[in-house]
Amino acid sequence: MPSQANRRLWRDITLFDGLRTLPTPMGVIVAGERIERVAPMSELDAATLAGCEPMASGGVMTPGLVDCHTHLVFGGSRADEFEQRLEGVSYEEIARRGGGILSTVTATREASEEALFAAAKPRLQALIDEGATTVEIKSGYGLNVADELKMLRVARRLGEALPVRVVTTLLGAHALPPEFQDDGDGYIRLVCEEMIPAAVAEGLADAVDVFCESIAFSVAQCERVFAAAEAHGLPIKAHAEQLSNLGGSAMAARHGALSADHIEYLDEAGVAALKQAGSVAVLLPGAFHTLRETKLPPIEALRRAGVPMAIATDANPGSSPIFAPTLMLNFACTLFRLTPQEALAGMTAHGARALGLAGQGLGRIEAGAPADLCLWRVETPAALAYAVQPGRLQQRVFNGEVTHG
Ligand SMILES: N=CN[C@@H](CCC(=O)O)C(=O)O
Ligand SMILES: [Zn+2]
Repeated sequence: MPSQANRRLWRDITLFDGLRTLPTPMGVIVAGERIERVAPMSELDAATLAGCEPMASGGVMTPGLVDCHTHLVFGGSRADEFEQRLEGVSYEEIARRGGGILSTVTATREASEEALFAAAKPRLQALIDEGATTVEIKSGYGLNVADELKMLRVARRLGEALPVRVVTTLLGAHALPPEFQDDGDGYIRLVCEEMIPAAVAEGLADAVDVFCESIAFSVAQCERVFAAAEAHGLPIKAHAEQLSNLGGSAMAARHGALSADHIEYLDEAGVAALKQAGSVAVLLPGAFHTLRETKLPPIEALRRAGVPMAIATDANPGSSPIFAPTLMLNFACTLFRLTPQEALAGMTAHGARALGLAGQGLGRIEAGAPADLCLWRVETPAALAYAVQPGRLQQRVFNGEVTHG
């Protein structure tokens, strides 16, 4: 019989375990930082429950949400571009005029580490208050060694300051900075030969990302970045097939990418490549919505092939200024026609897999996994995706500690 102190029991709950909703009233026992037992209430006898502190009875429990794609460290605002886009100017056109990502680069370069931290903290807090327990944060608005490292340091500090697991991703190859105009290859050399090694030396990057698109970098340039990441033992991922089909996802998959993200324009060959590599398809309905895209990602082909689909906020100042994970569950269903169960798995088990964390049990409610849990005031797990209603988080547990409720 387990005899650890600090054993806690949630009883008679409806449980979404990260992949599916279990059919019977369930009990979850947490011992310290880990989940000790997950079982139907009928199987939990008095001896097992003895000494457990009762936490809550009833309600819907999910794993803590995993937001596997964000850019929430940035300077400035792009509200003016929002207005331009409403007047008909496209995201690509704004980028070609030197706005878009580059306007955030200017503001981010000008901001101190302290100012970036202060601006990003409430954004991350908003994700936490909606149930996120793991959040990936990318660089990509510095575009030189010093400012990319500055962003990653801020991301690391955020993870130390708030009760959340922060995973950092170096996105040096996000856009071509003005000082390298007409010299994309020269900038890629800087990313490969200076930026990646510097981030590795300071232990600041958990993965390396690229933006493979006509307004960013070619497949060949992105492949050079992946080779450099591999040489330093870092996992890779890609923004690919967002605005056109260049084949970036298939190339990333050939390099064993954790994920290909956006993928509205992914074709059958790309789907097959993701399947073969075991890469996750990360769907970003916030960007699809904000940019008023019309080309849907190939959901049915991904489903048929059995490619895991993750959902993330893509929280950023341009294409997805949305800091609301549960809204993304709704968008994934209404815009992309995912089922609510698929959407929930996308923000739990599959989100964790897109970060290379599935092996640690993150994104799942199962014995041995870290106790990252959310208890919700909803009738069913599907209702989380159905209604758009802040304030439904009854309790949030991060690493065994109750942080909310
Ligand atoms: N697609 C490229 N990068 C970001 C957008 C960044 C921005 O517009 O500032 C994205 O994931 O949507
Ligand atoms: Zn992104």
